Amino acid sequence: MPYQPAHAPYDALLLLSFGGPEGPDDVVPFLENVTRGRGIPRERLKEVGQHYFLFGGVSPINDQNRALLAALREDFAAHGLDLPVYWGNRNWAPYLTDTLREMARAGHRRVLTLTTSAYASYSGCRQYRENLADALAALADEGLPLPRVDKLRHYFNHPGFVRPMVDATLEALARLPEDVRAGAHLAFTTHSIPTAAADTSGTPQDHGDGGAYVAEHLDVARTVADAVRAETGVDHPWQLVYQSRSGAPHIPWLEPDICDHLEEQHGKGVPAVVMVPIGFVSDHMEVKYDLDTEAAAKAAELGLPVTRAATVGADPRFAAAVRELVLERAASERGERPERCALGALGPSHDLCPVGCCPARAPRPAAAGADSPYA
Ligand SMILES: CC1=C(CCC(=O)O)c2cc3nc(cc4[nH]c(cc5[nH]c(cc1n2)c(C)c5CCC(=O)O)c(CCC(=O)O)c4C)C(CCC(=O)O)=C3C
Ligand SMILES: [Fe+2]
Repeated sequence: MPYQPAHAPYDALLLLSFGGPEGPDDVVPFLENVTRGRGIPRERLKEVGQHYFLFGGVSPINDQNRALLAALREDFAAHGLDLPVYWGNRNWAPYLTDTLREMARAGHRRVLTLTTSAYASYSGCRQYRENLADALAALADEGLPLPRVDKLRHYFNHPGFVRPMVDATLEALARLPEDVRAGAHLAFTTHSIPTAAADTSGTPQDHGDGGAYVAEHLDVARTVADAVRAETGVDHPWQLVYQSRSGAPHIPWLEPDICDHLEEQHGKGVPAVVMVPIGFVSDHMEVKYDLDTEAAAKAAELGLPVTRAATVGADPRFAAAVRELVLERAASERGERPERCALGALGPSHDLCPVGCCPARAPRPAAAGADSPYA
């Protein structure tokens, strides 16, 4: 048999992310890209623009992705995995289409995609698959050979994603004043989405109240809370709450919001809260503004001690998890039956999003799934 590298049949990894502005002049065009055709109220856009201007018009997300790229390349090199890693975004440079064009021109034919979104949802999964289909369509128009593009399974429950969150929660607990620590409540936070999108998230079998989106977050929250109890001997009460809501007020989104939750906990006499942003892969603007600025101000107003746990970011354990997921998927594609690590109760997610997974309101072509129009 001819020599096959451990990553065969894949010949490149693509880090696919959201993108963010890199200076004040980028903010408005970036927000136009994000909200094109999505009916976000103007008032909300002005508000979100202000969040970016408070930080010099720079989103932390791009530096977070540069750090993740470096961590992945270092981990791959240290483990003899000779797989080039590229980076493209949905909403800002480097744009996905430009990156995929560069990859096609470099001769890549089997591309595996890692998105910076760990859970099932339209925004975190199918929308990225639509972006891949759009990019492939653009390359086809240019007469370029199209690489086959796959997407890694959802990694929300992979130990390399969950264990850094356990340590980050322990570290955030340790930052609370000692007299309130044992009574601290854990508020696991994620991005709110419309309840209609939550209810249809995941595979058709997952559809129902909150769908896979809520079920996956609850599973991770429980795993982290259990691990914290095992470590500290303290049974901290916890709840899954939401942040960063947008959209029109009459459309229902997942609740409660973190700020309302802080008020409620304070009203119940809870002495301290640790905010654990399990929904986010890195400390980007949702974390820096909505938690560290807005929710922190609410807590200060209430006189409630709060700390915020770090996100996984470029943790070497996460980079190692990505390597394991790449090797696992490569083995699956070769027809082998690799071990598929997962913590919690849900088990490993599917490799290939089935038809009807996280549907869009207006159906559009999506690559890297069972309903992909591309091979
Ligand atoms: C589930 C989810 C994730 C987590 C999964 C993932 O990570 O992918 C996520 C991530 C992010 N969301 C981000 C930024 C924004 N999201 C918006 C709008 C929206 N997000 C939604 C959902 C999600 N979003 C939804 C249902 C909307 C409304 C409709 C729409 O447009 O789909 C808007 C428009 C204004 C506003 O409404 O806030 C902005 C500016 C950034 C960049 C941050 C930075 O710059 O550091 C990141 C990583
Ligand atoms: Fe999906």
